[in-house]
Amino acid sequence: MAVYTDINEVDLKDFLSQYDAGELLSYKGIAEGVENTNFLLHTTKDPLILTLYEKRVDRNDLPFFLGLMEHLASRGLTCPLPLPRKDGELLGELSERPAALISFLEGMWLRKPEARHCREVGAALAAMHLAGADFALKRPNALSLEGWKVLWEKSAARADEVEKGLEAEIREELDFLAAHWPKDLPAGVIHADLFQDNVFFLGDTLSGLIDFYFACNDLLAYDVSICLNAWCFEKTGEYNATKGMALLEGYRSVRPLSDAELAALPILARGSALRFFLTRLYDWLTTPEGALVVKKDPLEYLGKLRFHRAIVSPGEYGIEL
Ligand SMILES: Nc1ncnc2c1ncn2[C@@H]1O[C@H](COP(=O)(O)OP(=O)(O)OP(=O)(O)O)[C@@H](O)[C@H]1O
Ligand SMILES: N[C@@H](CCO)C(=O)O
Repeated sequence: MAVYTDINEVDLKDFLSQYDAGELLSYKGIAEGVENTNFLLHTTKDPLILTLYEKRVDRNDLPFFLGLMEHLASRGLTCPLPLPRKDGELLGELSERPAALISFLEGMWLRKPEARHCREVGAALAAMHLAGADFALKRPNALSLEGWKVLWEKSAARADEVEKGLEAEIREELDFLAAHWPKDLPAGVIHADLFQDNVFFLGDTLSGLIDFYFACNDLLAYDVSICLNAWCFEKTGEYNATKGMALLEGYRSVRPLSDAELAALPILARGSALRFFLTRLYDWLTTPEGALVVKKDPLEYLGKLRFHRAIVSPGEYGIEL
């Protein structure tokens, strides 16, 4: 459960008085999510999400994340809109944490998405890439090649506890990716964590994207590969080419992918599988037993990484070449 920081109604009312947010009626902690603390607030005006940023979020990155949501919303993308304080600032402080109020988005995330949902996700991702094109702030991806190495160094010594031979396999993978990582593909603002729990649907219609707290500047097709990994594998570990085709068709219906981007998909997907494997592995090895947080399985992403390593042609993803 991700309520790391507790609040009380006295401090919350004081915090809310800095906004034009109405009077507090009630609030409750939201159990989902692993990075930050979220509360749902009911006020005499619209419902709001209060986010307290926890220690893994760098305070210096918050203007990028909040500014990006504001920018994307102004370009017509449905995503939470940060509520400015009366002094115009988007960021405040509560319980000694940086804190922001963002608009509440209606919808639910899908536990069992189908191909038609994947198509919508692809289209929404491409729309986000286009809408982010003229966002002025920049944030390099802290979880790319260099960041992976740093994470790996913290886990490598214990990797064989998870699976024998893993230490050597991942070391080779990192070397391969460092030597072959594409450099000249179109880049821009990417979401970088567009998993099922960050996409809301109302019925079968996509109603919005949330959680921009890994957003950064990187290759646009890398973001596509993150979605292929997150949306197009079955729980049993098999890749579902029908979902892959739908996601890619949805994306390409809004923003075409060049031949070079399509050809790079296998290596990008290896990189994105490794990225989530490494963060999950680190959490797996370091989160104390009994912590109130759901530890995600790193091996799920090891399986995906191995799948992409065996891809011979991007056509295997279900792309019409
Ligand atoms: N704008 C919003 N509107 C409605 N619900 C929201 C909104 N933002 C967050 N939530 C709710 O809070 C939950 C956690 O939010 P979020 O994914 O941003 O947290 P997080 O801790 O950064 O999680 P993670 O990085 O693990 O996905 C969401 O699953 C959703 O239920
Ligand atoms: N989406 C991430 C966790 C939060 O960023 C994962 O599934 O590993």
